[in-house]
Amino acid sequence: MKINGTPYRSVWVNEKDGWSIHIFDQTRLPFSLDILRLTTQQEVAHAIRTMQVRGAPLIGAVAAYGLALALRQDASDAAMEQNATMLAATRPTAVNLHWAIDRMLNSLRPVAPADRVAAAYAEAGRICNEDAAQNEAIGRHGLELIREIAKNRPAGTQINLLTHCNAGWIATVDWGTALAPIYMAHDEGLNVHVWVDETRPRNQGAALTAWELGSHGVPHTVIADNAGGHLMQHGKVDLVIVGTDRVTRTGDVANKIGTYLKALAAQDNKVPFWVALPSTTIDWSVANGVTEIPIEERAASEITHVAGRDENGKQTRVQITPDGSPAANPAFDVTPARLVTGLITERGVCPATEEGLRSLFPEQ
Ligand SMILES: CSC[C@H]1O[C@H](OP(=O)(O)O)[C@H](O)[C@@H]1O
Repeated sequence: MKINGTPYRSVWVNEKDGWSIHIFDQTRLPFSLDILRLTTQQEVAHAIRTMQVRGAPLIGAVAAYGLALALRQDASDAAMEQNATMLAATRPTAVNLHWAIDRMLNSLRPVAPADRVAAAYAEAGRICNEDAAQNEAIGRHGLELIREIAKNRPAGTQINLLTHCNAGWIATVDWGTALAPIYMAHDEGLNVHVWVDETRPRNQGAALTAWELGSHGVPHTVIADNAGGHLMQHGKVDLVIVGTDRVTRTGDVANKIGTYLKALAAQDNKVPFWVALPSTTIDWSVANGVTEIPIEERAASEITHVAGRDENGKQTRVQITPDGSPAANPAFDVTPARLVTGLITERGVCPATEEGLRSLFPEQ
C-alpha cells in the first residue's frame, strides 16, 4: 500500500546492503513512522515478541527472513534447526509463523549449507509475494460481499462495517486481510464507513487500523471495544469483518481477544460476521479451536499501562491501574464456527465448516 504516495510493503530487504531486513516499528505508530533495520535472528525474534512487528501473516514472513539472517552466521544443519525452533517459539497463536518456518526448513534441508543463504532469501521472498497476492485476492472476494450490500440499497447509501484489531496491510506483507475488501470498495467509489474497535489492551485498532484507513482516506470512527454491540443493536452495523491468527479445519477462529464477544453480539443482532484469511492461516491439524489452539498470555503491564502521546507530543506509557492490582492478559480468543457467517480466502468464500474449507482446498 502507499504512504504519502510511496508504495510500501510491511517487510523488505534493505536495497542498500542486499541482506538486512526493514520493517516498520508498529509500536511507534500512529505518531511516528520509524523504519527498523534488522540484522540478526535475535533482533527479528525481539521485534516479534515485543510486537514491533505483528500480524499473523507478517510475523511468518519476517521470521522467514530471520532464518535467512541466521544462516548468514551459521548455515550448518544444527544451527539452522536450532534457530528455526527459536523463531517459531516467539509467539504461539498465529499458525502462519509456524507454517512459514516449516516451509523454510522443508525448502532448505535438501540444500547444501554453502547455498542456503541465497536459497533462504529466495524462499522468504516467495512467501512475501504469495502473501501479497493472496491478500489481494481476498480483497476481490470480500469486495463482492460489500457490493451485494450496496446493490440492495439506494445508490450512495453509507455501508457501515465494523472491524476488530488490525488486519490491514501493516499486519501482512501487503493489502491486509479484513481491510483489503474495504480498500477496494472505497477505491471503486462505494460509500463505506468503518467502525474501528480500539482493541484493548494494545489498541491495534485505535493506533494501526485508524492510521491505515486515515492514510487511505477511508471514512472511519474509532470506538470503545464495548460499543460494538450497542451499534449493532441500533442497526448501525451492516457487516463485521475481522482477520484471524488461526482457523481450524472445522472453521473455529482464533483472533484478537474480544472477537468472540463481537461475534456473539453479531449473532444476537443478525449482523453478518465474516473472517478474512489466507490459507496459510488454516491449521488443518486442529478440529476444536477452543480446546486445541494455544492462547498467548502476554505481560500484565499491557493491561496496567497504556501507550500514547502526551500533550507535549512525547510518546509515553501511563499506568491506569492501582499499584499492586493483578492483571490477566490473554491476547486471543476463539470464536466457534457456529458464530461465523463465512470465511473469505484467496480462493473465494465458504461457510465456516470443514466441508466448506475442503471445497476450496481439496488438496488438503
Ligand atoms: C492479518 S492477521 C491480523 C491478526 O493478528 C493480530 O494479532 P497481533 O496484533 O497480536 O499480531 C490480530 O489478531 C489480527 O486479527
